[in-house]
Amino acid sequence: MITTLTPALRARALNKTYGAEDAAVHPLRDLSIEFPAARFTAVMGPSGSGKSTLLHVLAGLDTADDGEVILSSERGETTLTGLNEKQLTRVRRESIGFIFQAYNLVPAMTAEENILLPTNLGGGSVDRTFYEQVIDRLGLADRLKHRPFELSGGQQQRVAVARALVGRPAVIFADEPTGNLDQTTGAEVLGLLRTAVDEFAQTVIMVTHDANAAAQADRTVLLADGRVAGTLESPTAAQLAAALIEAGR
Ligand SMILES: Nc1ncnc2c1ncn2[C@@H]1O[C@H](COP(=O)(O)OP(=O)(O)OP(=O)(O)O)[C@@H](O)[C@H]1O
Repeated sequence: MITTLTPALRARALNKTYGAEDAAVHPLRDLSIEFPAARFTAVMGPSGSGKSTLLHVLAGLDTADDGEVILSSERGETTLTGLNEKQLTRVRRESIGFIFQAYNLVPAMTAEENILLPTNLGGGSVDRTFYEQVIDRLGLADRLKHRPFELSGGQQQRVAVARALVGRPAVIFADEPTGNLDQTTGAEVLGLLRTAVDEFAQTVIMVTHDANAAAQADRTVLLADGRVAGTLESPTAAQLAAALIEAGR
């Protein structure tokens, strides 16, 4: 059984370097971290501190030079580092949801088809009541037949959020999920991520620059220069803002 004490995801000694010698950049430096199951963790840090790189490596979308990423879910324990592309695709489809800045919607499909795509590909079925709740709270009911090019940036973002949520994957990764949204819709998205954690025991890992958004999470991990600079449990937005300034020094 997966309990909140079990880490949903753990990474050990991740290193990643771009370039060589004087031009070398180290977005991950011997970074080890655990993300508890059924908790909402925010990842913050100065620009260039390695947040997006870490998220991509944890999600199996990018590889580290060395180190290990282990995913634990009801399906068991999987070491992502070491899987081939086909195996990784399967794990991502079954266990991981993505809300990324580039929404990666399929242009030829309607909003509804995009939202249901991961579930359909995985051969699963959607809980209609939950689906309708998500659509309603994201204000997408009258946009379901539209294709991405007929939607605003914010609406495309909401479609990507719905797509990540409806199949109830074990872990949801979100990279600046409120970045393009007005305050009200941003609050709805954060509320849905909380619902995913509180009601459906999903694990959410969210990169954000917004201290108010991070304050909605259970805990915040601070990155600085490719390393974990600290972890704050239930911080306020003011505490986060102060910690960020400190991490940037
Ligand atoms: N494909 C790449 N090639 C070379 N350098 C890269 C590449 N991707 C990222 N980097 C560098 O790695 C470092 C970390 O980048 P990353 O995007 O992970 O930071 P971040 O904390 O998410 O930044 P931001 O808050 O600005 O989005 C940066 O210095 C960046 O320029």
